[in-house]
Amino acid sequence: MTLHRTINLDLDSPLLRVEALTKLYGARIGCADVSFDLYPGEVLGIVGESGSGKSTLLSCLAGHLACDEGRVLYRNRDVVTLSEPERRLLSRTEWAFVHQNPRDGLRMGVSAGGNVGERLMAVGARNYAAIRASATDWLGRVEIAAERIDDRPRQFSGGMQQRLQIARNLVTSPRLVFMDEPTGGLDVSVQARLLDLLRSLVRDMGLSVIIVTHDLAVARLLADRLMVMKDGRVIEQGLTDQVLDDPQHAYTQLLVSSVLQV
Ligand SMILES: Nc1ncnc2c1ncn2[C@@H]1O[C@H](COP(=O)(O)OP(=O)(O)OP(=O)(O)O)[C@@H](O)[C@H]1O
Repeated sequence: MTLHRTINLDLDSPLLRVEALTKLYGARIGCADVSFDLYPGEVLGIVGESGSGKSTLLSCLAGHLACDEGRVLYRNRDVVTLSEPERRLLSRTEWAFVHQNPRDGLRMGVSAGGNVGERLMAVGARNYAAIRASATDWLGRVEIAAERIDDRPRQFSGGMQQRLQIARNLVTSPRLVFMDEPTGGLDVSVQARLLDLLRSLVRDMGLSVIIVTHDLAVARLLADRLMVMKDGRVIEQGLTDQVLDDPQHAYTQLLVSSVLQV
């Protein structure tokens, strides 16, 4: 099976098709009957208050959590039925996952350069000089000085750790990036800088992204389309400006107005 970067994408076909996805925790609904298409180069924001099912949905999509019902087709292949080695290969090559907490996405005992280089080695790179050059280049792209390449992530600030996690994830040029509250837990000024960086990387690389956030300002800045979740279900979806400027569902109206009042 070759999942690596040789295939041209059909821009008119969905990269990801999700059909009636359901995940239950016993009797409690994690997410229910979620369906959508994601096209190449699109950024989809999943918003909703705490407990609405955003993380559950993202975990099911990324294969971290087994769903109970439904299908997730990535380039027409059902990823729900992939074997574990196949899913791991996909996660290393075409997919990436940016966690809210950089500690979940970095190896804290490995140098910054090692964190980035390791991903290249995982997809077959063997030339040490080229790997180090690529890691240095990526540190620069996420605004980390080249002289910090041998430092461990724990010597970095929270914002730097998050930028390093982004470099580690993007160095292999994935097609689809899952992001779980990537700016959560950071100071407002650090958040703004990170958002700018993410926005330009997403645009420059033409990435397809599914981003979970409870922050509508983040959604506004990054997402082309939004899905609003409540009690595990999608209650509204559409273009970001449409959903935020003219919300149709009473719950979305409440979400939007509660932000505007702050
Ligand atoms: N491991 C679990 N066991 C049992 N119930 C769970 C588990 N994880 C989530 N849930 C429940 O599933 C529902 C959706 O939770 P989920 O964490 O997906 O929401 P969320 O929108 O991501 O919230 P937050 O923004 O707080 O992370 C909630 O009712 C939650 O209590």
